[in-house]
Amino acid sequence: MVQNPNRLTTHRIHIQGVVRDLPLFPVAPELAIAVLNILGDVELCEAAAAGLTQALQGIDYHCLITAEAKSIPLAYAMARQSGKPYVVLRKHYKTYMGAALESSSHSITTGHAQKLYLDAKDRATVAGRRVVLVDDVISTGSTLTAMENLMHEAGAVVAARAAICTEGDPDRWRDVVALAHLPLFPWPAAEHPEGDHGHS
Ligand SMILES: O=P(O)(O)OC[C@H]1O[C@H](OP(=O)(O)OP(=O)(O)O)[C@H](O)[C@@H]1O
Repeated sequence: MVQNPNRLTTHRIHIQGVVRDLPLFPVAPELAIAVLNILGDVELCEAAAAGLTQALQGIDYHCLITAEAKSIPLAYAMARQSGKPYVVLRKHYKTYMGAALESSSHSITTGHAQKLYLDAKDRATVAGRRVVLVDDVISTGSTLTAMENLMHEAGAVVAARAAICTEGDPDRWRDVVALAHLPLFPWPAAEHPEGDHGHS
């Protein structure tokens, strides 16, 4: 890897008074993203959940829907603060999920297709209900679309879409309730870690 000493290595975000410097991570030959990983960050999860719960106050919804894995603590914190139930769409099928519904996504941080499953007990939670889709980051929108497809199939109505951060072209995400926006970062292929132009 060729290091460029002048290249930015982090991107600062402010979420409800909480400041974090996100590491830049290459995800494609000429592209890096600022990686938000809220796992283990109680202060940021609680702050983001408070901001999003407040922003959703005028919306009529029964429950929150998120996709495994990084956004689970966000959905939990929002559920605790709002008093609404939350549902986690899983990425691997387990037999205890029963007659699950299935969809596919291909997120910016994952170099391959991923499944999303809505398990049988959660199908009953969302059927005929208004739901809010929640994610930590919405970037390409692939995960959001997979969540939407599952909700359609389950007979739920998507009342709103919410994320801590949108990413990429802000015009695409005008209807998303978000607390911050992340730019994409040009990143010459020569500066990628050796032999790693993808990720898992
Ligand atoms: O808009 P998209 O391009 O779909 O990207 C956004 C999704 O990608 C990330 O999850 P990831 O797929 O890395 O899964 P993880 O949370 O299980 O690590 C992030 O947490 C979002 O769920």
